[in-house]
Amino acid sequence: MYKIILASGSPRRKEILEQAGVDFVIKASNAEEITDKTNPPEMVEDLARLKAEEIKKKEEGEFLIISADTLVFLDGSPLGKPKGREDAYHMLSSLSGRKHEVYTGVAIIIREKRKAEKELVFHQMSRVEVETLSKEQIEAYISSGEPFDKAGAYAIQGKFAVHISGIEGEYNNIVGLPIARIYHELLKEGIDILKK
Ligand SMILES: Cc1cn([C@H]2C[C@H](O)[C@@H](COP(=O)(O)OP(=O)(O)OP(=O)(O)O)O2)c(=O)[nH]c1=O
Repeated sequence: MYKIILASGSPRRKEILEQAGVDFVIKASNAEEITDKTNPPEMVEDLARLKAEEIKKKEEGEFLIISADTLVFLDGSPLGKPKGREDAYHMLSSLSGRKHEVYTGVAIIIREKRKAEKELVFHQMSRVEVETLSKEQIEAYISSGEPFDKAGAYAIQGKFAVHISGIEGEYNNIVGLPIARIYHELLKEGIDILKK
């Protein structure tokens, strides 16, 4: 089996892949996260593709690169990582008492000897319902520091879990890596990433 590379600096993505039992190395991509796409699926797929391709350029030999990009969407507008307290407050108060969508785009590039290079790009959507939050609850959550490296200014796997009224779709897709979807998309290509 060739080298599996997670093209991400996200501790959450690392944790999800580790917990699934996949052997991999990390090569964080610092690709410019800029896209001219406007609809959610194309935005996250384009951004994930940028990250994978930036790592591919530096790779030799055989490999399987996995990258991802997660955005929270409310009323069709993307919420990325908050720029500061003010931005985090605005995001969290707009998510309060409502349902929103979380899209994660995934790009997988496979290079094997004597085979054409293969690129799989897809997206996964989950819905999240947030309870109504008071001003104090939002302020307290922001003071925890948790919002600042998270799309949508929250971590469903962290302190924000207590404010989630319900979810639809894959949980890990919200955290940042739809591992079930990734595993099965690769099985369709005859690749079992759990095989040592
Ligand atoms: C919605 C949500 C996002 N997140 C995190 C996952 C990602 O780390 C981050 C989304 O930002 P991304 O830009 O997708 O990823 P990143 O910059 O953190 O890492 P990289 O680009 O190197 O892969 O938000 C959570 O941890 N929990 C959540 O509930």
